[in-house]
Amino acid sequence: MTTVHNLGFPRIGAKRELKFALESYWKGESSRDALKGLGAELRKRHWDNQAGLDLVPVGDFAFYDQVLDMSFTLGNLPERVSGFQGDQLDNYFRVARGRSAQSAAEHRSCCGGVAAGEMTKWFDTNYHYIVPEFTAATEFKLDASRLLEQLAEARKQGVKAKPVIVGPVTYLALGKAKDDSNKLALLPALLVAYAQLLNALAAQGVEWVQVDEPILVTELHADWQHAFNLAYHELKACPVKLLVATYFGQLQENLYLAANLPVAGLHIDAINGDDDIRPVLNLLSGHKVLSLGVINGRNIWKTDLTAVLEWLEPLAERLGDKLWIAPSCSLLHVPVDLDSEQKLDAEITSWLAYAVQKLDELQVLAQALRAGRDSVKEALAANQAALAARRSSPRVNNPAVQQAIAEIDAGLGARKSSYPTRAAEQAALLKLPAYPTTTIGSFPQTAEIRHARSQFKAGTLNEADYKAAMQAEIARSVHEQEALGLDVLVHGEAERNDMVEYFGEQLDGYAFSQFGWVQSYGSRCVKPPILFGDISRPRAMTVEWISYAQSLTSKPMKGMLTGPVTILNWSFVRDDQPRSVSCKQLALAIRAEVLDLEKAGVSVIQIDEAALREGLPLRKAQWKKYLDWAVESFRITANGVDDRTQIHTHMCYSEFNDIIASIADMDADVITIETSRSDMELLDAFDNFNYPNQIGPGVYDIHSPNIPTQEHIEQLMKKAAERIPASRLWVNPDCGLKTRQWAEVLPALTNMVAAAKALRQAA
Ligand SMILES: Nc1nc2c(c(=O)[nH]1)N[C@@H](CNc1ccc(C(=O)N[C@@H](CCC(=O)N[C@@H](CCC(=O)N[C@@H](CCC(=O)O)C(=O)O)C(=O)O)C(=O)O)cc1)CN2
Ligand code: MET
Ligand SMILES: [Zn+2]
Repeated sequence: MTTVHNLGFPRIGAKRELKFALESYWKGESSRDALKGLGAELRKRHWDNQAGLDLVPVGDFAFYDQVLDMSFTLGNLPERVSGFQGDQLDNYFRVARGRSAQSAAEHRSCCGGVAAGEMTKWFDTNYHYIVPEFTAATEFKLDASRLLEQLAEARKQGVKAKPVIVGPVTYLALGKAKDDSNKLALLPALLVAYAQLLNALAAQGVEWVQVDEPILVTELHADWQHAFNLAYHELKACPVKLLVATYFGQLQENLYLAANLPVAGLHIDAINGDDDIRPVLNLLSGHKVLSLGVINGRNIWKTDLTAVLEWLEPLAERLGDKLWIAPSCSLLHVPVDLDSEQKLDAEITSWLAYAVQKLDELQVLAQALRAGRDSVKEALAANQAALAARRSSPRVNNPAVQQAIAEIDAGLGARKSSYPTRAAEQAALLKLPAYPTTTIGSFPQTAEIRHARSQFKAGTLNEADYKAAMQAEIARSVHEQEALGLDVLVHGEAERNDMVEYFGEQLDGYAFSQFGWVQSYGSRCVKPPILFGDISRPRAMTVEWISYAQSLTSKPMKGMLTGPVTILNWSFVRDDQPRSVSCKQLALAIRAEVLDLEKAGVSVIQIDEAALREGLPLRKAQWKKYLDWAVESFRITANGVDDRTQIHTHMCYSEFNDIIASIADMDADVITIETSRSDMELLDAFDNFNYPNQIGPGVYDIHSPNIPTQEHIEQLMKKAAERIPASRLWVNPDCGLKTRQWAEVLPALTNMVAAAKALRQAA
């Protein structure tokens, strides 16, 4: 009989209960016990949601991040927090969020400020984890209490528990050696802690442990492949069965390695890695469990259950009780429950499945495998009907858009003149000083702004009053920027809930949900809009707001747009056409907005491509294809403008070495990037490539509440000028300021502007 299980459940809560509880605790408005109680309540509710599965994940809950949980379990804390005397949970948040010296002083805490742990993307998702830190001196010391407590909790509730942990090789591979030592040297010590952990679980009578090793779907160096063998031969002695879980892609050349690890089972992603299934069947020895991820854990569409059964039934026949089925990956990356939605269009709702519904689908499949398709006849018929309706819906297909895509030619993506000609014309028009200063777009999204928007959406604030409230915020940011003496201003993005969702809400072919929240990091969530049909732009989306902002100042006002690749990568996208086609449709829509802004007299337009790099496939072999259509989409969006219009783009990451040629190919007049934390060393990529256009290397980290000093900013810019000619440098923060407070933003930007003025004088 097929076993049905789940790899992980979203923890934020259907109504983002965890987010609100965390933020209230951090603000000192509620107690630690209240927060812990809410955690227990969420775990209980989520296990209830998974009732009916044969095995339910335990340990997938985290107050901030599952990788950080693993660091605490392994006793691998950064040196800077090791002296902390207070509560363990508070120390956990110190690693996650850092603590400013100022706030430490205000709270009379024993220690000064601590830097937050670095955050980075979890594989190719929009989820961010806290990077484990290693040095040659790192020691591990098991603290299994979190897992053991949650295990006991689950059992009390009658849950058939399967503890979930990040596997040792993935944990090591994702961490960072702070002293450039070889991380792999730590493997033996790490394995001791893992073995203790597995033994502790075994002592509680645990049968199966899920060990997540998604690093197996990436290209692995020989020593890392070797590390896998070493690790699992070492852990073989522990008296628990290990299910090594891989997801997000194909195992390919690592398939032999994965299939031959001395463990009891292997989970593979049968959505993104379906080419692996046939070879794995031949490689996997008969006593091992093969878990297939047959429901997509990365999107919100209903699964074609009949199509899955077509290929799954023969496998079930062949594998018998060695076949397990599950979602492709943890359901962390999808929203919780479709039944929460009250306003989503009924037709579109009928095409969707969130986490709870995906588990229902899994149960239908299991039932069909166990008792035949007839036993779930109605469910299968309803599923077929929904899919057929989606396929033929006139709302999905728009012939005019398809026609426009067919007519795209190379001319569409080319500027009229080359960069030097444009730069001269733009300089004559804009008359900017050396080291021009600007910001990346957003100013603080205050509680008042969010409250006004939530009232507007609820219908308790009318449109005119909402508009007036947002205009007042825009006016406030324009005045602050003028007072600060910035050179190129922004309107501040007050009217935007999110840089992607805002555009999704206004484009045809998109639906947006009320409760489709997905955790991005810690308490921060995003609500990816749902791209379901051909995309078009019924009307201008930003022109009125930008024109209003421009009317308040004689300084240049940057028009602010999100680019097609980023909109695509941060949306739930269609599974019925290639991503590249959806991207080009978005490109044409945003291009029209660019041209409307230009027509309205906006002479600087920024097109954010914050997610261009993270869209890179996990395997390098597929990079070129992606970069080709991504860059073409950007060019189509940006390059229809006149030579005098200055195009900016922004990317909030810094590792450009691999993709610098594509970045140059985008041909933006100015690119602003994140560099402050790397001490400008990441500009080397631009330097080595002789990147020809202008660059604004970020001079301060917006993730931190710390205020950068003028001196530090000057120093960074001097380092930048060693790499890029000063005449092509801008001065700006690393990214937008929406998560900061005005009290932090004003002194930081004051110092930034002062630094730019000092640099001009010195020049
Ligand atoms: N899509 C996307 N992906 C991204 C980023 C990004 O900006 N967008 N940035 C990086 C990740 N960084 C992030 C930084 C901040 C937030 C963030 O602040 N998210 C907000 C939600 C933003 C939002 O949609 N806000 C809405 C809803 C606000 C809200 O929660 N309102 C309350 C009501 C408040 C009230 O009445 O007072 C409610 O609905 O209950 C709005 O402004 O309209 C949050 O979690 O709090 C998310 C990701 C990478 N990936
Ligand atoms: N314009 C956007 C902002 O400032 C760019 C953010 S990139 C995540 O918020
Ligand atoms: Zn950014």
